[in-house]
Amino acid sequence: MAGVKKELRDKGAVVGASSCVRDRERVSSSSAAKEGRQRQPAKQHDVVVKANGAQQTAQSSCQSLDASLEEEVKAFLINEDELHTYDDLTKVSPVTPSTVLKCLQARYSAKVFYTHAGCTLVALNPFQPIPHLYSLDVMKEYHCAPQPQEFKPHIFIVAEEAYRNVQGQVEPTNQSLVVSGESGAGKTWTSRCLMKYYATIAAPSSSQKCQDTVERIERRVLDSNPIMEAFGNASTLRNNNSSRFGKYIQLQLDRCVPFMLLSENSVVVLFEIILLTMTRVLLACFPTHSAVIWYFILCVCVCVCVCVCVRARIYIYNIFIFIFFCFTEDCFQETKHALEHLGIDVDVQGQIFRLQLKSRFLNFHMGSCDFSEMENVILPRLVTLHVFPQTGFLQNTADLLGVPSEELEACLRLRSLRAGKQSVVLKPCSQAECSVRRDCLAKLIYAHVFDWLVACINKSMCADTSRWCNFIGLLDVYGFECFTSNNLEQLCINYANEKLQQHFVAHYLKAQQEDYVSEGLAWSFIQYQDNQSCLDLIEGSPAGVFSLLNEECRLNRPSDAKQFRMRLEKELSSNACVSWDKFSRQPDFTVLHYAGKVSYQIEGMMEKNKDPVPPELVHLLQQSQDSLLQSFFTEHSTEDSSGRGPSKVVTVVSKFKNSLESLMKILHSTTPHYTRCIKPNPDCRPLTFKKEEVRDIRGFCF
Ligand SMILES: Nc1ncnc2c1ncn2[C@@H]1O[C@H](COP(=O)(O)OP(=O)(O)OP(=O)(O)O)[C@@H](O)[C@H]1O
Repeated sequence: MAGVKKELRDKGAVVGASSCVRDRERVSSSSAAKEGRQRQPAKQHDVVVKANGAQQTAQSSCQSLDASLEEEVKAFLINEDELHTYDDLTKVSPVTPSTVLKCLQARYSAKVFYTHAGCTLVALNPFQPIPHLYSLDVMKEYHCAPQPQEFKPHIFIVAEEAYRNVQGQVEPTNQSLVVSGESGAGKTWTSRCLMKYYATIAAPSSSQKCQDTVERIERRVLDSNPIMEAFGNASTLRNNNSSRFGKYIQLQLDRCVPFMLLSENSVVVLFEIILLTMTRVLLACFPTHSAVIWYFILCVCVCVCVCVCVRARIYIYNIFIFIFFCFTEDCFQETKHALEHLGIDVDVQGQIFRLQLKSRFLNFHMGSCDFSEMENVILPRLVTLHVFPQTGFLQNTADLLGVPSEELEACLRLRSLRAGKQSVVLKPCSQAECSVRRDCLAKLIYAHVFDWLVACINKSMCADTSRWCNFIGLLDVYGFECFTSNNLEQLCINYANEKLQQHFVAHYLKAQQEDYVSEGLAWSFIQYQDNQSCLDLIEGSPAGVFSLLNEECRLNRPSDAKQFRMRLEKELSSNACVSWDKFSRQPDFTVLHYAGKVSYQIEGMMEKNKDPVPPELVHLLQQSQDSLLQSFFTEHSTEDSSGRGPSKVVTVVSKFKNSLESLMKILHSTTPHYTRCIKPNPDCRPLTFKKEEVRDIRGFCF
């Protein structure tokens, strides 16, 4: 910030500061015009920023600026050789998409990957190792510098600033490092880099003993990464190691050793799992879209011959996967070592891998069979789509789960209904219901293993709360998503990004206001547009997409997408952030997010939101011969306390909203630092900058 302030002063603070705000308006208005968006009526806010004397009416300012804009852009871009020297995008003049893009491109070509953008750090992904940029010496340089912000932009400046804020006990003392960006932009990499920095600078001196301590600490902090990535990541079309969960990791400070980060007993990694996109992790039909751990396990199963029988099955089903992924043996070993370091003993490790393997098998089996409704047959029949004989599916799955095959079959095909106080009636499920149950079984197991792992990691590292006083939190969260077809997962992810955007804008304007006050500049209030309307549209109650979805799920009737769309249209028509395409073949609705429009398919949304766990499945797993699997479900209640039936459905959006609210509460109580990672090309090619790709990034401003 100080660097920016200095720059403003050098430029002539009043003009520089106000033009910065004007230019931001210009960028957003021009991009809005490009997209043909209808802008929301601006909301009045108390936060600020405009220097006295530079105040003009918005209209006349816009007109005169637009007239000269093209000339200014041309004049700026003429000095091509200088473009890479812009360390801060707010210094670019004028700030337009083309000038900003050109600067980023010039810097990328010059192998400069970090650039400030006011209080945000922009990180361009080089897609190739740049070891000298992250060496121990560089870390020490930034750590020891009296004014690290005067150095070249770097992720270590962000890390160091947060560290010094804690040392200086600047309120709010706790810090949050928010790392955002689209899939493959480098969020996880950046988070790892930040962790490594803290683990390294925790070294109190260079003595061998201290070095050992640091290495141990570093191991403990960093070991959580391969485990979480192995179990929670999946290979997707955009990133072959994509996180399917958001996490907030707290690195805590020891109360007894003031300002000593990561002293040996104080490292706590708390994972706030925001959303594990189960559907992506589990149910993708193409093998490379499945959780990374499967590959490790499969390779090891085949290579190390865990069990002849199991190996044979894997070999038959996954020969191509094996050939393709056998090189991941190293990754498996890394995960295994990480589990050991976290104190998870070999027996439990075996249980985890077996359980994962079972769940994976279930997936393969389940992906290979379906249910068909036959004439004159009351129950939907199991049919095999690919390789597995019908009986093989059932028996194999039952063996893997350690449950009787007849009971498994009954659970998948029959629903038990209470008739009166005592008696239970078995009702055949429809074909669709059978499929939902099948998927649910695999998801249920996977979700429990994942939660259990997070609990294990936290337990292994968690310090006594009386020992720590402050923390630096690290938020690695998925960026804005817009695919050809979007559903509940994208709605949740984009909702989270809207929340973070609101937090960012409020923080940014507050920081500007504080700058003006500290520099004795006069300012007056301006109106600015925020994204509250969009948030109201999604989270509003009773008229909001989430509330209406929940209401629909509570009605417990077969969902009808067309009907639900009509309901949405009726209830939400007054909100300008939603629009309806009357001609679309599938019922959908379009949300005008801060980062652009996204159309969401309604078909399947209600089912995804219910994410029902049939009580029969839980009962079944409670009887499993596998002790770990069984232990996950012993505490599981399937009925409410009154015994009147299934417990209240906690929907996916309710869980997600609650989780996000807890996260926002933490963020609001901390000093935030933003890093925006950018993927410079869609193919993950080293040192390749595609202007079109970067220009189209949704939510670029955050
Ligand atoms: N600064 C960097 N230097 C070298 N390689 C990088 C850097 N940042 C990212 N990468 C590489 O880019 C790829 C994608 O990065 P990463 O997995 O961190 O993306 P992500 O944003 O976390 O994606 P997702 O949201 O899908 O999990 C990885 O192979 C990583 O090694």
